[in-house]
Amino acid sequence: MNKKIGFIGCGNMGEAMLNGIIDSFDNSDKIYVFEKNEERQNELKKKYGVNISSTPLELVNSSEMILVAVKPDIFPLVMDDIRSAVDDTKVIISIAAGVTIAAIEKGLGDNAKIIRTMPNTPAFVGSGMTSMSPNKNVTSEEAAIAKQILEGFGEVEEIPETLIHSVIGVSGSAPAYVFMFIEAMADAAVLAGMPRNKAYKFASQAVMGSAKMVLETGMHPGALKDMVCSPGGTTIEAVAELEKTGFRSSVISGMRKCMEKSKEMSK
Ligand SMILES: NC(=O)C1=CN([C@@H]2O[C@H](COP(=O)(O)OP(=O)(O)OC[C@H]3O[C@@H](n4cnc5c(N)ncnc54)[C@H](OP(=O)(O)O)[C@@H]3O)[C@@H](O)[C@H]2O)C=CC1
Ligand SMILES: O=C(O)[C@@H]1CCC=N1
Repeated sequence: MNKKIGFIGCGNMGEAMLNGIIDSFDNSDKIYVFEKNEERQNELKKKYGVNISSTPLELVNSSEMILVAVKPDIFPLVMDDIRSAVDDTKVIISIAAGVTIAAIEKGLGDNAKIIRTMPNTPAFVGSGMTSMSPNKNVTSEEAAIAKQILEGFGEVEEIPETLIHSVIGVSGSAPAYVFMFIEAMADAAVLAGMPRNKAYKFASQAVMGSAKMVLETGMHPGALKDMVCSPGGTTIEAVAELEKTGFRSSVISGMRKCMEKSKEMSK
């Protein structure tokens, strides 16, 4: 990758992407970071060897592809800061929930090249899932370069912007519920006497292996579930109890709340 990439804001999600991306670069000289907090900037410089920009404007002047990874309420302030430096040589990649392409075009101008994305924190270990939706000004070459950058930390799918709420529910926010599931499984194993560190390993490997089976076999998750349920065995006992306590409807209700919030934030 020979493009210069800038990160405006590098908190939980920004660092997950930076950590995932850093190996796909020949050297960290091509990566620029602007963070509000000086201590945080120094920490990132020390940890990743990236360049530190002193203002968002300076960062945009130094970079070609700019990832904006600040919270949605800070996004308008950042747009005010960088507007004068955004021209047709810059591509702005937003990861902010609830900030629409239309809102960014309004903030940066109708000609701005914008890609709205939704990554997730497993980017930190190179196993992210990211959606991307370019606006009308982004060329297919620029979209391909952006995709290559995002693939530095996992899988990428181009989607129409209208699907962003589903993406937030099913992958952007999803690691939180998967971590809760792992935590609950480990608690149950501890309850039955397993040491906690072992319980996290067994639970996490079971989740990872199951996900891999769905992805690699292409089989329906229900059919894979059936393969685990020996007649009259242990698994069907757990499945019956989980159905009784509304496991699936609980997941669907939780995700519905998540997607409703995403829609509300987009207004
Ligand atoms: N966390 C996640 O799993 C995901 C988050 N996102 C999106 O990513 C964005 C960031 O979220 P997240 O990483 O969780 O939040 P964080 O608060 O962890 O990160 C935001 C960072 O931006 C810094 N910051 C604040 N103001 C500015 C500014 N004016 N210029 C530069 N940096 C600034 C913050 O510093 P300080 O803390 O000092 O204010 C912080 O370090 C959000 O828009 C969110 O919707 C998208 C997908 C997944
Ligand atoms: O909780 C949030 O709003 C962000 C967006 C997706 C994941 N975290």
